[in-house]
Amino acid sequence: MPFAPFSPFIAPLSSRPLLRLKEIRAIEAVEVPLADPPLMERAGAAIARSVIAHVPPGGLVCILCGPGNNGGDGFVAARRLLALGRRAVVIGCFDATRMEGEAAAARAAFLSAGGTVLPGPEALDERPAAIVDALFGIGLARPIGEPYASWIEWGSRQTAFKLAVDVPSGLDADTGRCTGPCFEANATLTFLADKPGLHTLDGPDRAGVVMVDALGVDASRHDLGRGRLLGLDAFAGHLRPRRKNTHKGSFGHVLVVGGAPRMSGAAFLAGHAALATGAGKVTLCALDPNILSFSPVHPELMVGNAIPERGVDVLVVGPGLGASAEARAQLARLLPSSLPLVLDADGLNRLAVDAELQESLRSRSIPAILTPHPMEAARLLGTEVAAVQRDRIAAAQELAQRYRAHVVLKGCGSVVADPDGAWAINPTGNPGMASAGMGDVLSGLLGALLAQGWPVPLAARFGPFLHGAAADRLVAEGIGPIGITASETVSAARRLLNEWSVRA
Ligand SMILES: NC(=O)C1=CN([C@@H]2O[C@H](COP(=O)(O)OP(=O)(O)OC[C@H]3O[C@@H](n4cnc5c(N)ncnc54)[C@H](O)[C@@H]3O)[C@@H](O)[C@H]2O)[C@@H](O)CC1
Ligand SMILES: [K+]
Repeated sequence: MPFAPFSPFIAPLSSRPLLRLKEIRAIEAVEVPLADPPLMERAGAAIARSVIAHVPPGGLVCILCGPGNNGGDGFVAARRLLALGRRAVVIGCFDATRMEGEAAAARAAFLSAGGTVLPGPEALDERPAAIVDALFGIGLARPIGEPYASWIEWGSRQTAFKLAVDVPSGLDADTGRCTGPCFEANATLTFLADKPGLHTLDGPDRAGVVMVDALGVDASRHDLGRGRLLGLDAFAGHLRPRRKNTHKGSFGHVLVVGGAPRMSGAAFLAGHAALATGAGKVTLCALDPNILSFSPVHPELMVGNAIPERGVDVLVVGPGLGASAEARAQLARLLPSSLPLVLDADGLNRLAVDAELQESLRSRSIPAILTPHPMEAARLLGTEVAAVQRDRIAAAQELAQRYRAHVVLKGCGSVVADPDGAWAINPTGNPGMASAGMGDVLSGLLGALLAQGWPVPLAARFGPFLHGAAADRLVAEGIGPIGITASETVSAARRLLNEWSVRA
């Protein structure tokens, strides 16, 4: 059994733009004709540098080259590696007469430099130390067939350093979807700017560590679109140490509404998460008439069956709310309120089937935060889960516009979308979060941020960022990903929040 040391925990520090295909293509259209040296030359040099940094001299580098410019990048890298005294071969069996422009020139230059192109992995007579996947990048136009499919499968299986060029072949750079065979890399070196598909859905499993090389292009001179990959720097302005001269009223009063019979745990989890991440006071209004009047585990939570007449600052509605007429009545009463609102779970399911509630959500003076998982998102959009997952960013944006709300579409690479069209992907979190109660914790945490005065769009981003980072911290400590519980993420989130707030 290989020894897997626990890695130290470092949350992603810097946020950066995420560009979809149309924005990348627009940059290429302007920059490719201007660039000297050409961008493909720069890309090849960057790949060669990355390989050299990861592979000891003497190891064979096997570069899988496709028929387009992604393959061209691979040929340049192969030529440069040879020039640097490294051992590199290309695998590529396409008809060279059909290669065009720069890619064809890159292939010719590699051959002139004495390079070898093999027709398939079976022609190798030793195990490569590195595989570079330069088959398809952002020009992938259809599911991948033979021989490339077999090469991808073979390359992904190797115990070598596996580097994907721009995008793992087979992965959709916009959506993170694999429609067929897809390379599984340890690292992806992506060019010009980062791409959303590397960070959501299948992207994180396929891309490994993502490194961005701008190829010397100042992308900020172009339209960068409205997407960001979240990093801690995005929140620095709000992560401050607390002033000494404060009282519990300074940090807001969160009301959690939910906890129908047999579902009170969800409301307790949300309430505890809100308290532990800084809300001044938390009251649970449970629909279960037999709920205990206090929680023996968390006696600081105020528990009852009534909504307080006054003094509440933030509403968290939905954890364990159920589908009863009373649940509907609570929603009808609370949605029009002018308080910041987080709506989750049964609150969303009820909303999905009730046009009147939808209208009152849309008309709110402060847009709510909705936190659907893909199934809830599908209900809200009147579609199938598969349609949501086909393009998570588009689905989150459509929800945000349709419901005039900030949307956190949960899942691998949670997508946050605002009603004005801005969006972000959260890079934190791990499969340990695929367990019961995590959604309730996120709702409570969002409630706490709102109660402490975070602006709604920023809270919608920091909530999933903090929650995912808490789970990542647990994994780094050797707790998880298997078996992380929602309650454990609450304590880890509290520790991180305090660390980050002191340092800021
Ligand atoms: N335009 C440029 O000058 C630059 C391009 N760059 C690289 O070029 C890539 C984009 O190049 P391209 O637009 O040529 O696209 P790709 O090289 O990603 O793929 C396009 C080629 O693959 C074929 N193809 C697409 N899907 C296929 C499939 N499923 N099965 C078989 N063949 C398929 C197309 O017919 C075309 O020949 C980027 O990902 C990046 O790696 C970088 O070098 C930066 C500069
Ligand atoms: K690739």
